[in-house]
Amino acid sequence: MTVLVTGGAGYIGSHMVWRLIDGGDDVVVLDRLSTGFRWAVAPEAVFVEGDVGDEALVGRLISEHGIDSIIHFAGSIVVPESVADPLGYYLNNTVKSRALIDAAVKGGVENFIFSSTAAVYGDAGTEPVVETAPTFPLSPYGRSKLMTELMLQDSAAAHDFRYVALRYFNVAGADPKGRTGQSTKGATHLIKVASETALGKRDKIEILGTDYDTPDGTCVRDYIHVSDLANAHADALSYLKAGGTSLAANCGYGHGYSVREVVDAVKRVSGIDFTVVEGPRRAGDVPAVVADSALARAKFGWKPIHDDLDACVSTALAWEEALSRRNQRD
Ligand SMILES: NC(=O)c1ccc[n+]([C@@H]2O[C@H](COP(=O)([O-])OP(=O)(O)OC[C@H]3O[C@@H](n4cnc5c(N)ncnc54)[C@H](O)[C@@H]3O)[C@@H](O)[C@H]2O)c1
Ligand SMILES: O=c1ccn([C@@H]2O[C@H](COP(=O)(O)OP(=O)(O)O[C@H]3O[C@H](CO)[C@@H](O)[C@H](O)[C@H]3O)[C@@H](O)[C@H]2O)c(=O)[nH]1
Repeated sequence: MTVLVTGGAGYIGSHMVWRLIDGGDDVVVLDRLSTGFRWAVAPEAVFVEGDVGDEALVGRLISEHGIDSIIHFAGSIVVPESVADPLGYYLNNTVKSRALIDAAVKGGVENFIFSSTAAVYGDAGTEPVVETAPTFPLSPYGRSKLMTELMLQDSAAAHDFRYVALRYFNVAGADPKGRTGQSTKGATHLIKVASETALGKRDKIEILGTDYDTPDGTCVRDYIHVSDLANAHADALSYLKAGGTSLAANCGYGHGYSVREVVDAVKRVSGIDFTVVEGPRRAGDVPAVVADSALARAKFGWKPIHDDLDACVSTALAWEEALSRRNQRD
């Protein structure tokens, strides 16, 4: 049987494809290459360029490749962009996920893993948040993902179909073997932006908001290494295949770092004292959100092995250097 990975040419999806290939699975990637890269897809995977909203295409892939599981990463991911373009986010993240779930149900795909987000909680504070906490997303991005969770819940109740929605906290770092990393053009993610600044690709980094009600006035997030996140998907897939029931589970480490702490970590690990300026708050940002991940550990035996901010930053910097070499070659 084969796993369909949507968004497999993107940052997290490309790590997942390697994780599946390393585990001996057959993989088909569906990606429209809006923010992903064809070269980021492991050569062992079948690559199909197309849109997850194309139900006929997905239906064909399911039957032609004998797909029994879908891991759905494809989507639009930038919180402030979702504030500026809410309908674009509801289309790509909610409407097209509906089409994909429909194709999965009609095609008899039983296992579905969805990239959800800590953004579904809204401002949860600096104490670890559990999955049963109220969901009050503060951005269209968070709402677009929460709506997809609700569609999955209703579809699982009505059909022979089970899902795990993994609520990722802030994903960072790169494959320790250097095979892939975050390559997004014009990235807005903190560790990526700070790594680019350390390597001189930007002349400064701006801290977006210093007047939050947090210990040092900057936002607090729980940064999870992308390889631990890929392992969580593999564990969740084994859980579903063993008959596990549908659920939503947090993926994070349970420690929050402020923006200032992250910037300091990038300076420490790179050994470069780059320029940092302070600016206003960014639209859609929540002050703090940190994961309680006891459920993922208990339900699918997830055991993170990269829980170390400096190690996360170090792989992000190594990938940034590899990207510079690639760009010089191309
Ligand atoms: N990066 C994070 O910190 C983070 C945190 C929480 C959740 N997520 C979720 O994880 C998923 C992957 O995020 P990422 O960081 O790898 O982003 P990314 O932009 O690198 O990857 C997304 C991929 O999906 C593809 N894509 C987008 N819309 C598509 C469509 N309609 N049809 C086919 N392909 C499409 C893009 O080309 C890209 O390759 C997203 O759903 C995102 O919301 C990410
Ligand atoms: O140049 C920068 C970039 C970011 N930040 C701040 O750093 C924090 C983290 O921002 P970012 O790395 O952009 O992540 P989030 O906005 O928290 O969102 C990420 O993490 C969410 C889960 O928490 C996911 O759902 C989203 O897809 C993903 O983009 C925020 O306070 C930003 O304001 C800065 O101060 N300067």
